[in-house]
Amino acid sequence: MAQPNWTDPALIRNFCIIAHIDHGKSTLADRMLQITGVVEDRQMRAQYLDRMDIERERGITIKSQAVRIPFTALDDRTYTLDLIDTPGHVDFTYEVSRSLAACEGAILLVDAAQGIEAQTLANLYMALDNDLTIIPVLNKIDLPAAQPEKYAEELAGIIGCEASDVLKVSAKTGEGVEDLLNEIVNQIPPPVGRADAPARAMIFDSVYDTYRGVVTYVRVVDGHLSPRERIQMMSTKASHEILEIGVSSPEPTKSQGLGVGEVGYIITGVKDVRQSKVGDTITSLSKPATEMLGGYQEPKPMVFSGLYPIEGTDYPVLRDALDKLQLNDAALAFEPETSAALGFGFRCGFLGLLHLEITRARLEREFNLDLISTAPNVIYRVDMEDGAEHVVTNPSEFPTGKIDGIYEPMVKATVLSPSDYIGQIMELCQDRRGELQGMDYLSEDRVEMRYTLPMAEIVFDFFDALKSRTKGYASLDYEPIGEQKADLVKVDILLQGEPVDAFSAIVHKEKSYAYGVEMTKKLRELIPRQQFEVPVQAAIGARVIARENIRAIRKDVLSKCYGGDISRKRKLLEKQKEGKKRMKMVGRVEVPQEAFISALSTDTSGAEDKKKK
Ligand SMILES: Nc1nc2c(ncn2[C@@H]2O[C@H](COP(=O)(O)OP(=O)(O)OP(=O)(O)O)[C@@H](O)[C@H]2O)c(=O)[nH]1
Repeated sequence: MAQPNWTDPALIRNFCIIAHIDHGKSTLADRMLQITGVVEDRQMRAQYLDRMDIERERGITIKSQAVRIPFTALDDRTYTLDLIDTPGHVDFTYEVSRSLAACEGAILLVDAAQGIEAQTLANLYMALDNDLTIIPVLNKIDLPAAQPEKYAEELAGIIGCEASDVLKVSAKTGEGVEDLLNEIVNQIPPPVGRADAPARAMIFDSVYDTYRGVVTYVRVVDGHLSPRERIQMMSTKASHEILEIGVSSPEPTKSQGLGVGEVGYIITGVKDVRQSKVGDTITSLSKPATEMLGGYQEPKPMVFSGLYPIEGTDYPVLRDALDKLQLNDAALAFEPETSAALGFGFRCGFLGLLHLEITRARLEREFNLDLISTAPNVIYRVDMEDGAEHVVTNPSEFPTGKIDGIYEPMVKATVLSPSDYIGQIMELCQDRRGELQGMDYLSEDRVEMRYTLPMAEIVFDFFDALKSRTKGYASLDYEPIGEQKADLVKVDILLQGEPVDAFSAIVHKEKSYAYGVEMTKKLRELIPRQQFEVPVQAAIGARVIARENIRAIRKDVLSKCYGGDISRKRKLLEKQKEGKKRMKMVGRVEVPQEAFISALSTDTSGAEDKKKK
């Protein structure tokens, strides 16, 4: 068989676009596809690369995708530009870092009306860690509010280049985009690798497709991969046959293989993305490499929440749905759990709140489920005096006995904001047990503040609070930095002396009282009066810290229809029976399902915030 002609690495440029959310990454990618004729004008639809419906609807990129763009540069040579689109939200940082590792260069895209934001910096630092060539670009110069000169200075100051080196484009109108493509060819170095060495390719994305099974996106570093070849995943040693190999341009197009520096996809027939994990190295089974490419990391859930079907009979549907989602989401973890209050459900682990929210929305939409989710919590480690260690992902499973120490996960958070709001931000961070690590002025009126904070204080509503205190101007980025001992307690909520497991929470001692008062108040309002008095209590161990009473009534629905006609009476009784079906019993207390839903409903609007900006 004739050797296929691998693309000459000297003519390849692998790059990605890094930006803060909504600064226009996807729009720029669209414009590049259109200008180079990869996608014909009439096929063009907004955000061509964001394939999932939910992505398009929310206007955010969740999974990274790669696309090959042939481009004839000013030197009349046709280059192969491989663009890797990356997700922008903190929850998916790991995927960004893998995408970066597959490139030699990055376009640092900044909205010319907004300036640098927290994720711009976080992504820039990550790109610099990966030794990427950075091309600074200001976008949206068509906007009347754009201040390209001001922000070019700001960008130049951070990267260490001249303000005149900062390119200016409008992804919307296409202005400056062709120049940018030429700069990519000029500035970004071609990939280097050893063509005759054993094959090594890095997986930077892995997507489940109903028809084709798992499609794995790879960047070949050394050697080459060919159709029908047997390959091995270096982290698990599992081997598969390559059934199809090719490039996305942007529709999948089969090729004779992938050589040094090339980006493309392979299909092996595996059905589950966990067998083809982002960050893993693929090698050839017959001539295996000995060393993995660096940087592989297991996805680790950070935030946990219980998911329960509102209709108990939907439990098997929920189980199947989670199984299906997991095929496409290596970071989603779940195991069955039961709650006295909510029945059968699953304790699920997520990368962050947005991941939780998206998963929940997909379950409800794609599988037609109605769900209750318990308040999200982080992972705690509890050391007992007898030397035992417990990892707690569900507050109601907090160990009893003599505790030596409780440890909670911490994050390093970066907040960028106009300097007018420094006071408000400090106040908020202090209230959330944060410690200021440093502060720098990026320009006269913009400041970067660095804090360490407990992750538990961030996952709830920190972002909302930050936005409202800074009129929407502050941006936030954070990364986990290990754990720290903390003064934490488990607060139980009791109805007539019976603990309601779904409401147990692990909170800081100083905040336990406030949590107890808030929950007991909420429940007193939500739970209808019963035929006997019901005390609602919050307790730490045996010590009650807050109490409310639901007063007794004699509920006699028929008294309303005194002397009324019989059919109306029957109707009322029917209605009451219907209502009973939706009641859960906690001890002797009847609690309507709605009370649980309202009490547990948290405003997890991290994603919404992005849109409001
Ligand atoms: N006026 C103007 N609007 C733009 C330009 N580029 C992007 N936009 C708009 O800015 C918004 C965000 O653009 P996206 O391309 O979705 O941003 P993104 O960075 O890909 O966002 P994520 O995928 O969520 O990370 C959209 O409403 C775009 O229409 C531009 O050059 N000019």
